[in-house]
Amino acid sequence: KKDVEYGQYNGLPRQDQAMQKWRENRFGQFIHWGLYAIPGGIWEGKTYPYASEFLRGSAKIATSTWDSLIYQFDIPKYNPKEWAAIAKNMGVKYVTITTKHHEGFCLWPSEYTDFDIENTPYKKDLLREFVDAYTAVGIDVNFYYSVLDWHHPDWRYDIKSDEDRAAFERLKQFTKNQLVELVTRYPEVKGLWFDGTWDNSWKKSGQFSYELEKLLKNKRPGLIVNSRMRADEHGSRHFDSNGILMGDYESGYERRLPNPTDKEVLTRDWECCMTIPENQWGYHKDWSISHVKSPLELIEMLVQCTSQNGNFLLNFGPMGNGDIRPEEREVAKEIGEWMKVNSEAIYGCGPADLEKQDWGYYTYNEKNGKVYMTVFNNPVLGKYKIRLPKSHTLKKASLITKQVESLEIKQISPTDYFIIPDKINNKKPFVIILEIVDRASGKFHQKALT
Ligand SMILES: COc1ccc([C@H]2[C@H](O)[C@H](O)[C@H](C)N2C)cc1
Repeated sequence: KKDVEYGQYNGLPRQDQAMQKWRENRFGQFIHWGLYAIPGGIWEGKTYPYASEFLRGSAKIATSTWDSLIYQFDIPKYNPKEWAAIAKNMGVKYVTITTKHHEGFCLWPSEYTDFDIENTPYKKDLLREFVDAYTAVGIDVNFYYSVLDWHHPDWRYDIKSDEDRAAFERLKQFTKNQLVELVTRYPEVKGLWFDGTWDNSWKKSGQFSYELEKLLKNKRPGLIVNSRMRADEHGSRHFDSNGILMGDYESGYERRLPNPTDKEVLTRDWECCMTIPENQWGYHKDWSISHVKSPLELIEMLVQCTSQNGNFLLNFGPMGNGDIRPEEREVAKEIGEWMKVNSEAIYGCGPADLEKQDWGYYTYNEKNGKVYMTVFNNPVLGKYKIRLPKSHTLKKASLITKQVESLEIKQISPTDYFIIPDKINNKKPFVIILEIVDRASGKFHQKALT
């Protein structure tokens, strides 16, 4: 055991109101928007397949050239009220927007840099308009903030000299100033999603990140920060040197999900952030260069995350002119249609603590005691298998939608049941609501007390 002074300082999982709301939200929209949306992965007529927000590096563009994109950021199509309506219709309960990505361009008028929205043709406080539009439709707002800042002269990848140390101290002060500015100017903000914290310079700043977390939470009680913000004084990230999670939830699942039967993740809060193309966070003009995930693939990821106590943050990359691309509008519409009917299996739900079966995923709402089966895979057998602890019995199975007609329950052993639909004709994933009763108490399914 190592002695860790600058690791986790509050007990997890947090059970305060703000964190309970974060957990119940389950489904969020990520928004990556910055100067990178203007070239959209194409530079001087050449398409660069790597993530478009890294085009500056991929196309080896001089910083001064890249930074002059600021004069083209006039965003004539920017319509935050429409963005908020699209998000609302999709069924997200929270949004996380890049206030500043690695390029260093700030979407808000920061007093600590000129490389911000004030010095674009748009001029206005785009972030204020965004926060107001999403808050007005009841969507919680979080800010993504990249500590790594390619524009700032004091960024250092490592601390190798007194000059590095002096420079990085100035960068840390700048970072603290900007974050205090963000949580002060936009007090509605619910959480901070830190990124750009993998370099040695930050890994050597564990005490600073610890004190920064405390400072920001004092300024904004209830504030939620991701594990990516933190390093401990030994340079261990996300989890401290004793394996204790730092921040308030684990944010290591980037474009990947845990194994569906992984029970270890059930013990903590976590979030998976996901791109619709294979790997584009910022807008890329050409989506033909990789697989683009279908709404059904994305719905399955959302349900899997919920089944394992995780949140699902689906990314949108608005265009350089401020419009939302047609493919993303279509994804939002189709997911929204599914959520309109089936969100009872997502909002306020978590793991059911039942043995996973091949037809799909269980989720559970401890407020109403209901267990939800979301079916993605129709069994050749034509029957859905359920396995319960001997102490419980399956009392009722009902449908949210008539995608199968009636359901019959057949107990085939002390623990196993078949749910038998009269015929399976579902074209979409559908939900069966189970009422599972503890034989002794007669009460609805309670999570295993073990
Ligand atoms: C390969 O190293 C990476 C990959 C992705 C990232 C950034 C993406 O630009 C996006 O913001 C994602 C959430 N973040 C981890 C940073 C470094």
